[in-house]
Amino acid sequence: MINVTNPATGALISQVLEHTEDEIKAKLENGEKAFETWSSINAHARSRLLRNWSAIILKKKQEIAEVMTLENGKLLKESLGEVDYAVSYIDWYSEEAIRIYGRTVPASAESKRVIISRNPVGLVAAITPWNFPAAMMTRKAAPALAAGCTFIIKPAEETPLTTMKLIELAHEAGIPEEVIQYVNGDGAKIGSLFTESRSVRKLTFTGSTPVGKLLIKNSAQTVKNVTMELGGHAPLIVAKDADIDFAVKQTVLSKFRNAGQTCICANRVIVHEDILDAFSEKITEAAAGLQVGNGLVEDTDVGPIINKKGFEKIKSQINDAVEKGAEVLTGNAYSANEEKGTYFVYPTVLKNTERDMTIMQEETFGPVLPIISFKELDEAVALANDTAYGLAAYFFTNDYRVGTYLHDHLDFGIIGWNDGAPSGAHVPFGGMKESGLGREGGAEGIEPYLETKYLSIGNHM
Ligand SMILES: NC(=O)c1ccc[n+]([C@@H]2O[C@H](COP(=O)([O-])OP(=O)(O)OC[C@H]3O[C@@H](n4cnc5c(N)ncnc54)[C@H](O)[C@@H]3O)[C@@H](O)[C@H]2O)c1
Ligand SMILES: O=C[C@H](O)CS(=O)(=O)O
Repeated sequence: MINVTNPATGALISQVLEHTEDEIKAKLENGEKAFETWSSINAHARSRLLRNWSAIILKKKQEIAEVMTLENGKLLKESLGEVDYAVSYIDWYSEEAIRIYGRTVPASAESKRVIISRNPVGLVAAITPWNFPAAMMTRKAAPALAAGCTFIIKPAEETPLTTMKLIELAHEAGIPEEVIQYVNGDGAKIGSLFTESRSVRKLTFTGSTPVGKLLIKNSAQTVKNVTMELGGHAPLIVAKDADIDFAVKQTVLSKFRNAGQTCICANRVIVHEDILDAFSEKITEAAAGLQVGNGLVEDTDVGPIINKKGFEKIKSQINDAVEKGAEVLTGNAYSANEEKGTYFVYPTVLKNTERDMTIMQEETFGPVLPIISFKELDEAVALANDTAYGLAAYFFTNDYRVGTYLHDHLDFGIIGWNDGAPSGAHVPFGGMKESGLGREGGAEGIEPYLETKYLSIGNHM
C-alpha cells in the first residue's frame, strides 16, 4: 500500500494499492491493444471526448482542488488555479486534434504521387512529479489522446489521488478505460517496466534531471521516443532601469508559488549594483510578510515542503551559503515535526551570495532567494548561464536594447521579460541543456506524439 499523507499536518488521508508487475504488464498490453481502436476513431470524435472530459473536471473543480491541497500541501487557491491550468491543456488539444495536417509534395515523375501523413506513435507511458499532479498529467495526456495515442501514467507516490481522480473522470467522459490508465507503485520498478516494454512506443517524463537521465539511458534498449521535462535553476535579472516595485512583485510571484517548489521558480536573483540595496530591502519586506501554514487556511501564502528529503536539501543549501559568507536578510527559520512528518521553511532572502555556494549551482525547490549583484550586462548573462540547466529565466527592464540583448544571450527555453508567470497551454514549455528534451503545450506539444509517414504511389495513370 502507498500511504498518502497531508504534508501540512502529517495526517494519513488515504491508502493506495500498489499494482503488481503482472497487473502493470497486463495494463500495458491492454493499452497497446486499445491503440488500434482509439487511433481509428475520427479526430472530431476524439476532440468531442476531450471536451467532455474538460467539462466534467470543471464541474468537480472544488473537490479536485481540495484533494490536491490535502496530498500536495499547496494553497487551495493554487490548487483551484492548477485545475484550470490542467483543463486548459485539454481544451487546447481538443482543438489541435482536428488540425493534425498532412501534405502532398510534387512527385519526381509524372507516374508518381506523394502523400505525407502524421500518425499517432502508439501507447504512451508517462511518469509525473508531485508538485503539479493535475497539470503535469494533462500536459501529457491531452496531446497524446488528441493525436490518437493510448496513455498510461505513474503519478508520484506523494500525490496519486489527483491523477487517479482525473482518469476516473476521463472514463466518465466516455474515454475508454484501456485508452487512459494509471498504475501506482515504486518509481524505479515501474520505470523499468515502462522502458523495457515493447508495447510502449513513447516515454514522457516530468521530474528531476538525474531520474530523467536514467530513463533516457534505459529507453535506448527499445529506441523509445522520449520527452523529458526536467530540473531548472532559473536566474532572474533586475536591470539598472527596472521598475523595482514591479520587479519585486513578479519575483515574489515566481519564487514563492507552491512554496518555491516549481521547476521554473526564480532560483537566483541577479541585481544591478546601483539598485541592490533598494531591491534587497523591498524583496525582504515582501518575503517577511508572507504567511506560512496550512494551504487550506485562506490567509496562508506559503505551504509546507513536500517531505523531509526536500526540507533537508533546502536547509543544507542555506547553511552552506551562510557558512560561505551569505547574509540572511529574513528567514532561515523552520517549523519541523519529525514525528508528524511536517516541514515548513519560512521565506528566506540571502544577500552577498557567491557563485561557489551550492544554492547558486543546484536547484533549491524551496522558498529561498539568494541575491547576487552585477555591474555590466555581459556579467549578468555569464552569471545567469552559469548552470547545467536551461529551463526558465527572467529579466526586468524597460530598455528595449537591454531586453533584446538578454533575450538573445540567455540559454533558456522559457524567458519572462517583465513577466514572472510565463506558463500556459498555448506556449511550448520546456528546456535546453540538462533541463530536458522536447516541448509541452502550444502547437509544438502534439508533435512528440506523432510519427511522419510518406506514401509514394508509382505507376499512376
Ligand atoms: N520541467 C518541468 O516541467 C518540471 C515540472 C515539475 C517538476 N520538475 C522537476 O521535478 C523535480 C521535482 O519532482 P520530484 O522530486 O517528484 O522528482 P523525481 O524525479 O524524484 O520524481 C518524479 C517522478 O519520477 C518517479 N521516479 C523516481 N525515481 C524513479 C526512477 N528511478 N525511475 C522512474 N521513475 C522514477 C517518481 O516516483 C515520480 O513519479 C525537480 O527537479 C523539478 O524541477 C520539472
Ligand atoms: O514545476 C513545473 C511546472 O511545469 C511549472 S508551471 O506550473 O508549468 O509553470
